Amino acid sequence: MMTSNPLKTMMNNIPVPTSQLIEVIQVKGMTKTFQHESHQVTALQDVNFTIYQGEMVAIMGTSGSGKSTLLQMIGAIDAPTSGQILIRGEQANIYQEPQATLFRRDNIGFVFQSFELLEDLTVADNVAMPLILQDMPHKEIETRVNEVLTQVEMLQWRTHLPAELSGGQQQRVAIARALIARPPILLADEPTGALDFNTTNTILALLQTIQTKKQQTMIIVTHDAYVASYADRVLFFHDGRIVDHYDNERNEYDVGHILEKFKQIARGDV
Ligand SMILES: Nc1ncnc2c1ncn2[C@@H]1O[C@H](COP(=O)(O)OP(=O)(O)OP(=O)(O)O)[C@@H](O)[C@H]1O
Repeated sequence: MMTSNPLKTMMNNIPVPTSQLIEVIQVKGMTKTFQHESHQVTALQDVNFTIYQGEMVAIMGTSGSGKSTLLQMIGAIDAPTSGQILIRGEQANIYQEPQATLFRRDNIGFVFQSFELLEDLTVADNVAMPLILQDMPHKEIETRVNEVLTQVEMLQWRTHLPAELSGGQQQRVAIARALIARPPILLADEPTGALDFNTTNTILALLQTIQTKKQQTMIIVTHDAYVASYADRVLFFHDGRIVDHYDNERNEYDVGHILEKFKQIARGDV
């Protein structure tokens, strides 16, 4: 699957000058080490990249290459050992609670492989939760919930419980919850990992629609070359470093190219 780069098509297929691109995520010289009992593990080492508004970027890498650690740093759940992450120009990872929670709420929506819906709450209440925690007026919450459930085509399920939904429907609800506070960044960790091929396609199509219609910036961590082929850019990680990248602007690629590169990296040919 070949996708068009929003940086190319943002303005009626006229390439947007680099000076007009908005830097949403800047990762500069980021290193993260963990202290194990007897030794130190370097989970990320001198990682540098910039992601622009409206881009969908896939992060691929073998197990233990640092993908989850990267999402935790960008999601301001944990702080790098050295280096910087700027979110819309503002330094992330410098806040203690409760400011850290507010920073996450204002900037990041999370989507997980296992959906992570609250099973005792209806679809509407699950989606509303981030706004309830913000003390937003009830009427406004209802309007926003209806709007975002319409966007993910789940409005008619608003009074149902998660257990009454299929996996794909649960992930749609989780995407709605991630977007309801209108965060500039959506972080998705293996969002289709629990879904079959057809449902994977519908979820990827939904993410792509959101990306294009809303200029939503998103990062998708995945092991799946097919999922990565939807992205405008693929960053390949190995042993905590970016060892290669595919970029529609630089080299056209498809699922076969991504799979081949991933296999090379897994074999250690980097
Ligand atoms: N909280 C932690 N404490 C200690 N070591 C950690 C911690 N989190 C990650 N690591 C280590 O950092 C390295 C990178 O782990 P990470 O979970 O980021 O990899 P990953 O690419 O997400 O792997 P997977 O695809 O298996 O989820 C691993 O060696 C891991 O053991």
